[in-house]
Amino acid sequence: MIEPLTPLSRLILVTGPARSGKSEWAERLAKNSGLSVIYIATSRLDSTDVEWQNRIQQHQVRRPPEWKTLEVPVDLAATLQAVYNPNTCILVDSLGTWLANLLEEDDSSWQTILGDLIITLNKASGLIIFVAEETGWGVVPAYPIGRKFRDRLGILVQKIGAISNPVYLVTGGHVLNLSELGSPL
Ligand SMILES: Nc1nc2c(ncn2[C@@H]2O[C@H](COP(=O)(O)OP(=O)(O)OP(=O)(O)O)[C@@H](O)[C@H]2O)c(=O)[nH]1
Repeated sequence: MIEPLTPLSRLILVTGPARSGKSEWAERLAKNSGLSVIYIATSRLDSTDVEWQNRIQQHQVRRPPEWKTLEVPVDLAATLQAVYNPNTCILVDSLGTWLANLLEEDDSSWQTILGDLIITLNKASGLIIFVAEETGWGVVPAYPIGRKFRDRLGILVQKIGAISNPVYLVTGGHVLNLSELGSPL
C-alpha cells in the first residue's frame, strides 16, 4: 500500500470529521509502513473527564505494544525535530487538538509556530502521518475564539496538505485518496 521510502521525508495527511475512523486509517498506514512507529498524542489528559480518559485508553489498547507514545500538547516542531529519522514513522494525532492547545497564542506568535512547523517538515526524514479534523462545513461560529480555531485549522490543513502525498479524506465509512482526485491549489 505504501510506496518505498526515499531518505527524504514523506508526509501523509488523513483528514475527516469526528468519529469518522480517520485515526484508525492513519494507524493502519503506520502499521503497513514496516517502520518503527512513534505515536505523538497532542491531546491533554484531563483528570476530571472520565469519558475522555476512557476514549484515550481505548486508543492506547488498540496500538501495537511496540509503538512508542509521546504526549506532546504544544511543542510539536521541536519534538518532531528531536525524533524524526529515515527508519521511523511518526504518527501525529491530531492537528486539531494541537491547535486547540495553542489557541491562546496571539496571531504573530501563531505565524511563527506555523512557520517553524513547515520548516521542520521540509527538513525531516522518514515518514510522518498527520491526522486532522475537518471543521468549517457548518455555520460561521458566532464567537471569536470559534472563528479563530476554524480559520487557523483550515489554513494549517491546507499548508500540510500542499506538501503531503497522499492526502486522504475519511468520511461516510469510506477512505478517499484526494491526491488521486485533484491537485493542491
Ligand atoms: N494524551 C493522550 N491522548 C491520546 C492518546 N492516544 C490517543 N489520544 C488522543 O485521542 C484523540 C482522538 O480521539 P478520538 O475520540 O478517537 O477522535 P475522533 O475524532 O472522535 O475519532 P476518529 O475520527 O475515529 O479518529 C486524539 O486527539 C489523540 O491525541 C494517549 O496515549 N495520550
